Amino acid sequence: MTSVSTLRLLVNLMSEAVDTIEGVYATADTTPPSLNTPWNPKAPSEELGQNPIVMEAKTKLVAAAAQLVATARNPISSILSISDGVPLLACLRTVSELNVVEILREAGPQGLHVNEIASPSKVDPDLLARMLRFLATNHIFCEIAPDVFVNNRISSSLDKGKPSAVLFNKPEERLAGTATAAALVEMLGDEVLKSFAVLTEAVLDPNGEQSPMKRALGVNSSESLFNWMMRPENKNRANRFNIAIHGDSQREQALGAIFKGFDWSQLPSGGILVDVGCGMGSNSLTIAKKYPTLRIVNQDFGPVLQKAKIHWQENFPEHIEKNLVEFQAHDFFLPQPMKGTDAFLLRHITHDWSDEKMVQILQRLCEASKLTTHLVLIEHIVPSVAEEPASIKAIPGATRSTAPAPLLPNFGAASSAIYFRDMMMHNFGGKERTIANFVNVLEKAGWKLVRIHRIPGMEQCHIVGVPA
Ligand SMILES: C[S@@+](CC[C@H](N)C(=O)[O-])C[C@H]1O[C@@H](n2cnc3c(N)ncnc32)[C@H](O)[C@@H]1O
Repeated sequence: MTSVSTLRLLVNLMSEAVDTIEGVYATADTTPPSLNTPWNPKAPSEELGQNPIVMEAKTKLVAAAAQLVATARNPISSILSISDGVPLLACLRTVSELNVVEILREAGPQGLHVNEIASPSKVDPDLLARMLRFLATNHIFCEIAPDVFVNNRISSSLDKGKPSAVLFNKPEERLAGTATAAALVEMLGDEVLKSFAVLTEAVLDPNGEQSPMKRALGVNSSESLFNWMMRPENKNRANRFNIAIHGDSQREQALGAIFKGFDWSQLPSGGILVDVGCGMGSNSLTIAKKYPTLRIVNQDFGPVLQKAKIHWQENFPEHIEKNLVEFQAHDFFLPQPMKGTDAFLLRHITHDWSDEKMVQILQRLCEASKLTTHLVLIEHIVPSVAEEPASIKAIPGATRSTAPAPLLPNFGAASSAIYFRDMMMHNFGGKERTIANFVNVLEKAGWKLVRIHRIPGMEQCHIVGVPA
């Protein structure tokens, strides 16, 4: 196959995907969202973006467009363009900390000159304009006249939803209560970016500290990053981390993702669900609201539980009043105090840890289980590009669709986020796992992986185990 015919095949795939998207929108008598207008997740055109047919077509479109660029571009340009990601992320964190998105929201569609955007923070307007221009060139913000910027669909997704004056007056509370990606972007542009800068040094020094994040932030090898984050001097980092994680789970909750996998109704009425490493406890809260006879035990470190309690008091006080929820300080490496519970939920816990540590965590749960206990892990699964062996394919829910040629079987750039996450978790000392990894680690900890639920439109899965 010549590269010209590959280009044509890719364009054809894109054309088919656009036909599909336009067809769905035409049937609903609306048009796909514009890049140039602020993001409104509740607008019908955005809601239609969650339609499975549209999502599948968008995946093909993104995969084909990225492969088209990689095929057409000079290889040196392709290699060098990768480094754009580093300053882009640093610029994005900076503009988020300077509350630029909120200032521009208040300015409206006529936009604002950079001198006025820089005025509340008194930063150098010339440098800010250069950063915004770099972002605008990458479709984040628009420059509608020289040095005059407005929000677009992508930049406005970072809106913290508060008046800019409030954000500047109480900088320490800027991120509190925000559900957009701002906390996540600020964390990515800080701890995560710094960690990637020393990834190579960590790999090339097998006898030294293996976690790039511990190296970058000067964390002692013997201390876990979670414990380090709980030190008083890291209070702001810890707050930001919790808000970022919470925002991530709120976006999932908006899609009802927790109910699209494991069937929580199979837990007995009055049964006990333990949310291990619960964070704000938002996952168990969502489940308890739908199944209010369930007794919930939220486990985490004490300071995190204080925030979880507030979250429950604000969002589901009835369950607290009925004594149906408990907040239990517990280190999940120690013997599990909740014996014979009906289900253990661990969302985004095991990916923080190495295989060895994950075995220890799951062993503690297995020791405390009864025969009917369900283990539900909510994690991303790293797709293997090669065909899975028959033993893996035999697990209900294990198989997934692969992309049509000439696309990469795993949909290439459209699935890149999961491989980014895997690298990010490596920085942290953890990993995202393939199905074979999950089977292996569960087995070592005394569990059998019995089912995988793939959540439509989401990268993450519910991985269900029972005592082996
Ligand atoms: C990535 S967050 C996930 C939070 C929550 N499950 C969610 O989905 O939003 C990981 C959580 O594990 C908790 N954690 C870390 N180490 C722990 C330990 N040894 N024992 C109990 N909780 C721990 C952290 O405090 C944090 O809340």
